[in-house]
Amino acid sequence: MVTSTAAAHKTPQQQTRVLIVGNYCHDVLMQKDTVKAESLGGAASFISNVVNGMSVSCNLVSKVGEDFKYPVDFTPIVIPTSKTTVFHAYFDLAIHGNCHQDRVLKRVSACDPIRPSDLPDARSKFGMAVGVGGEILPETLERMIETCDAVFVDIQALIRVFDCVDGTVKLVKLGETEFYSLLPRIEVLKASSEEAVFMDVEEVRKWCCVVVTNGKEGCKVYWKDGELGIPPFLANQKDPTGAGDSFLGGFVAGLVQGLAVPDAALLGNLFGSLTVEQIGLPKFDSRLLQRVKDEVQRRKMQFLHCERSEYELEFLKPDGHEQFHASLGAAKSTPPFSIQARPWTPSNSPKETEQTPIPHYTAQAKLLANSVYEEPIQTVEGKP
Ligand SMILES: Nc1ncnc2c1ncn2[C@@H]1O[C@H](COP(=O)(O)OP(=O)(O)O)[C@@H](O)[C@H]1O
Ligand SMILES: O=P([O-])([O-])O[C@@H]1[C@@H](O)[C@H](O)[C@@H](O)[C@H](O)[C@@H]1O
Repeated sequence: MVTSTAAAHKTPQQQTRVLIVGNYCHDVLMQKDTVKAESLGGAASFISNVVNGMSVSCNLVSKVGEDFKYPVDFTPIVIPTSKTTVFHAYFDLAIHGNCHQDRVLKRVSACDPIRPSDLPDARSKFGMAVGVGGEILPETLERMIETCDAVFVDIQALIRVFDCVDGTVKLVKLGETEFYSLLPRIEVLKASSEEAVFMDVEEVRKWCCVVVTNGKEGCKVYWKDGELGIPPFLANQKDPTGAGDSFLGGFVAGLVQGLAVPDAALLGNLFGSLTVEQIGLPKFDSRLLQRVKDEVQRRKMQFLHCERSEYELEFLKPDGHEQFHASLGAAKSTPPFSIQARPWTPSNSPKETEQTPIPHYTAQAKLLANSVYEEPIQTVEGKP
């Protein structure tokens, strides 16, 4: 926990700031039985993309097979006897309406689980248990709790089960999993509104902070004795994949930099909204990132006079929260921070862009359409 005495004995310099634990995967976005896009996926890739973008130091533990096909910033553990985890996301099979399901996910192959022995011995300030394909074991989460000051968990790492015939992702009640008894020892549990119905929020909020994301509505934070809705940012949605992951990346990046929980959740909402505007793993404009970092810095300066322990989360809405929302919104909407996505072709493949590298471009989706919700079209330059 953030307040643990073991944590207090370490100076921040001795610790990795953020430890991300979850497998990279190959994502295939499908519509009407046609492949619309292929991309690097997995919560770990979306989260490290945001955390790196915000210049927060992190480390990542992930497993893949020898078939893993994307260049990444953090070398994964390669398991020769296993294949990389693959998900197919079917957008036309989704059931809209009350249950807010925007896609049906099928796990087509699964890499090995991440075991406690795969984790670094060194302490980390924030640990993120962000599996997508069942790779986080109860003992792995327990080890993270022992070696990290504060552990953030995406509920999808805990409640997913996979149909034994076709791999369709189904959710089970959190209370029926082996992870349930560990909840009092984690800091934050993040769930989408679709996943939140698989837990008793009123019970879980007694033990840890619960953040429920709700697509274009933003998110809501619940803690022991309070709750707060956090407003969204406008977005032109093309693909919802990774929004929740990027939210969690932005949220943790904000907390690591000393923001209060409501302000950090705004940063989460911002990165969620930026992510849905691109297909697959997003590429953030470096000028936009700089503006966001400047706004975060300015926000931190406003609270320099406040005495707050580095190891305590501040839940109450700080003064100037609405202004911070407006500043981030202005940063997002200022031209030329528009969509960077381009169609994938052999001529802009990794090798040929070596002379003029575009950060993260090599891990971008192979774009076969301009939106996973629409009919395929030929070109995908800029916003529609
Ligand atoms: N259409 C959208 N417009 C604006 N923000 C969005 C949109 N979709 C998602 N977001 C942002 O991303 C966050 C996570 O999205 P959500 O769809 O709830 O998660 P998940 O990807 O896990 O289903 C939301 O809380 C919100 O801040
Ligand atoms: O869209 P989201 O729920 O934030 O997260 C997604 C996972 O649900 C999915 O299993 C994975 O294949 C994607 O790459 C992404 O990580």
